[in-house]
Amino acid sequence: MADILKKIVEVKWEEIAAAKAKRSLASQREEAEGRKGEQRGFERALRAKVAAGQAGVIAEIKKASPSKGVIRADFQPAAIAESYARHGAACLSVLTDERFFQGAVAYLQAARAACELPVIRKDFIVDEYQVMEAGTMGADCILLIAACLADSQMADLEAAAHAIGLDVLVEVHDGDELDRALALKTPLLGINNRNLRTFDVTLDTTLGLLPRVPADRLLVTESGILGAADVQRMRDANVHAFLVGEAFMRAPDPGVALANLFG
Ligand SMILES: O=P(O)(O)OC[C@@H](O)[C@@H](O)c1c[nH]c2ccccc12
Repeated sequence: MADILKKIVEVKWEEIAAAKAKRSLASQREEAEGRKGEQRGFERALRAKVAAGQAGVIAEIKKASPSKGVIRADFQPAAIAESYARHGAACLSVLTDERFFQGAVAYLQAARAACELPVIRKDFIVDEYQVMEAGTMGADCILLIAACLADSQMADLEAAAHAIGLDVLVEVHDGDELDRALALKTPLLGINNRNLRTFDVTLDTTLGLLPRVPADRLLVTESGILGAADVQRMRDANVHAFLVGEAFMRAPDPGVALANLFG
């Protein structure tokens, strides 16, 4: 199947090989271990908002995507992060994939330095090396996408992340992936409303899987949240954590757009 996810993962393995040639896994790990304890508490920040009766918003910083092309031409990660923080975001999500999303590690670092919010490294993680990179670059959480990982890989990557103090958000988009994700320890569960193979987006993905999500998980609905009706539909279904990118990125001031959507 010549789908985009498969292509991205192929490129990731090339990138990992090139990065390992420049710096060893052992060296990355040593630095990441030294940073353990410096994390800002991604899960904690999200839970605090939800416990206060508010929406827990993970506000994304994304310049482009394979499905939409360039989303935001005037792209200043530090200014965007500062605005998100001022307007009530719980956490940030920053794309670090260069090839398909025009992201960068430097964007994550600039965004995190510009505010006090915890940050998830949004990338396609398939190897421990990338987990250690996330630690050394200063991320607070990583994303694991069930669609590109086998069970044992997911468990190993989760353990590697937890060992260096990182939280883990595991992402699913169907029942099979949900079952596999529920075998992990992390309470952070993302349901992606976008099918990464076809790019189709429907909020029914979250609503359909919802009855199968145990109460001890913190569910995050991801992608395709565009208007107040979408937010209301989710909150009525008792879903209070959101990962939103495009709707904010297309607005003149992304933080103001966040306040308008969730205020
Ligand atoms: O821009 P949107 O539709 O609001 O979606 C944000 C986020 O959910 C999306 O960027 C995303 C979800 N999972 C991913 C995995 C990789 C890259 C990107 C993503």
